[in-house]
Amino acid sequence: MSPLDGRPVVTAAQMRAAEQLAIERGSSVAALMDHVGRAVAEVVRRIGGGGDVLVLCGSGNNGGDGYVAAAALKAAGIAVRVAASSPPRGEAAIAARAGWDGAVETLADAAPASVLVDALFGTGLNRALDDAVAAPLRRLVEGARLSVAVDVPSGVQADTGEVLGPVPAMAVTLALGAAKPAHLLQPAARLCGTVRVLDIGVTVDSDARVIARPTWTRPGPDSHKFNRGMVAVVRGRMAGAAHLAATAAMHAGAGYVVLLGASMPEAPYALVRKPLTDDALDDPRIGAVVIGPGLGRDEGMREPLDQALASDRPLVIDGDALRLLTPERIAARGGTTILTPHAGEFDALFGAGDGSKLDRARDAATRSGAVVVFKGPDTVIAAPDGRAILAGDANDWLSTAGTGDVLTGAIGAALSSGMPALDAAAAGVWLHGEAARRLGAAFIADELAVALKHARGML
Ligand SMILES: NC(=O)C1=CN([C@@H]2O[C@H](COP(=O)(O)OP(=O)(O)OC[C@H]3O[C@@H](n4cnc5c(N)ncnc54)[C@H](OP(=O)(O)O)[C@@H]3O)[C@@H](O)[C@H]2O)[C@@H](O)CC1
Ligand SMILES: [K+]
Repeated sequence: MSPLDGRPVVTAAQMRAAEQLAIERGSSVAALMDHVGRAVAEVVRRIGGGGDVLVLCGSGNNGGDGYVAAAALKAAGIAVRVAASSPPRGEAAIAARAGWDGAVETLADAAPASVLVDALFGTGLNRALDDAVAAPLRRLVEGARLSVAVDVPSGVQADTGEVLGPVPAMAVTLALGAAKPAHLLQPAARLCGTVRVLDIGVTVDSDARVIARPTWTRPGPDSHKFNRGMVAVVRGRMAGAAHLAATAAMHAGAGYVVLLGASMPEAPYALVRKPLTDDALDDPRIGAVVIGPGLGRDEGMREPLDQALASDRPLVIDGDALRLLTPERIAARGGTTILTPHAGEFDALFGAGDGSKLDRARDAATRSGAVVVFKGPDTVIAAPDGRAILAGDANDWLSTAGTGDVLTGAIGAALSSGMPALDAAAAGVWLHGEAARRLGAAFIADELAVALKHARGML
């Protein structure tokens, strides 16, 4: 059982393909199910505190895992009961059911136990839970001291993170073999509780991963202000937003931050202020140009945006600037570009779509040729080559003005340090999330920008 950080994220189809490969190499569905069920039982035994257990089993292989787990718990001396939504159907699940020598209660009649194991539906869920399942599931989860979902909470669509019906929140979810998008994407992720990956003896790989603590070198004896990273932030109509991004870049560890479009010195004096002259972005030491926070959407702001797009410097584009662009225009730019849209900006730029957030972010990255940070309560970072990084579990208190500007600045700092664009975007998202986690509640964006330094200090 291990934390999600850095682990592959796979769809149901990818998981089935990995399972198939394991079978071709000599394993079988029954063997995998046996492995899974025993591993689930071991975790439940460890975290269940010796309490009695009720295992809910569905008709598919998720239910099969449940029967094996129940038998293993019973063999370990735990008081365990089983209730099923309907009889098992597949060969392996039928065999697993046969391995359970106790009674099988109906969901409607089952009494709660102190530990509930939800093995009703996993990656095979194909429609919303009906009332005959949803109502007892809720009752039994509410009546339990601890609820543990096998693979995903039943009612959650594993690939998209959609929640099909009124699904109760679980305390723990044991992701089998690898994380699925639903463990990171909202609204499903919120229902998973603590997610841990359970090794099931199947090798999985994916071009999508869970965000992990970044590798971001500390200054050394050879460091100076320019080689630590120089960030140029373009100021627009709302000076405060660009100021927040610049402050964030400084506290994320950039060596030199210049605010372009301002000339009067004012605190903080470490922030260099210069006018946005025609050659302001020509300085080859600039490692990242940040444009968009508080830029303004009026025609007058097209000029600085054109200047930024025309420069060959790596670019981070956020906020208002995203409203003045098209994916084709960004793709035509060529050089390194990172876009940081929230849902509204994303829809305006790429169009509203009905795919999963992961699919939409990937599609946007392909179309724009940019790394796309599709931010929100869950954040998907996608690169044009198909790689993706998912970050879930954001602090809800981030939903306040200016925190997006802080993220843009943090990404700018990472990019200016010379990291590849996807890594820089992930490093900024990680730093931002960690700073928010440390601040707790009711913080403001100014504090978040400063708190980046504490998160940076951990690296
Ligand atoms: N991959 C691996 O390596 C391994 C995977 N394993 C496990 O297999 C799981 C996937 O198993 P799975 O494909 O059998 O699907 P699963 O989620 O059990 O449900 C499908 C059944 O439910 C039904 N059904 C669907 N929705 C419904 C609804 N709303 N309400 C009512 N019924 C509904 C549907 O039947 P239908 O009615 O559509 O004919 C079908 O019978 C995976 O999550 C993991 O736990 C391990 O055992 C071994 C290693
Ligand atoms: K489940």
